[in-house]
Amino acid sequence: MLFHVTMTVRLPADMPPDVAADLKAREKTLAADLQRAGKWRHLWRVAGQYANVSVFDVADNGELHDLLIGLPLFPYMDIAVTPLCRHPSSVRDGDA
Ligand SMILES: O=C(O)CC1=CCC(=O)O1
Repeated sequence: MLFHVTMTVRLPADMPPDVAADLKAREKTLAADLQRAGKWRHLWRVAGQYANVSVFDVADNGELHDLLIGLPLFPYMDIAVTPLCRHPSSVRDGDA
């Protein structure tokens, strides 16, 4: 199943820089692993915002939930999830 996910990062202004840097580094490593595994299909920066638009390819809602709550930045993100399905006019094969 494909899900469109918007993540807006809101780090507390008083978070120590080393703590923020560690969170971001761990987020980057996990995001890379999930992209290589084919679970995190797209990862785009929203221009002008500390936010991303992503597409996840996971088995079901539960897998997406587990994946999202496992992200190091999860406690500091507003997340909006939109389930996707194939558009009847899409010329692409499958769910690519
Ligand atoms: O910077 C972000 O949008 C949050 C994030 C997701 C994956 C990553 O490396 O950072």
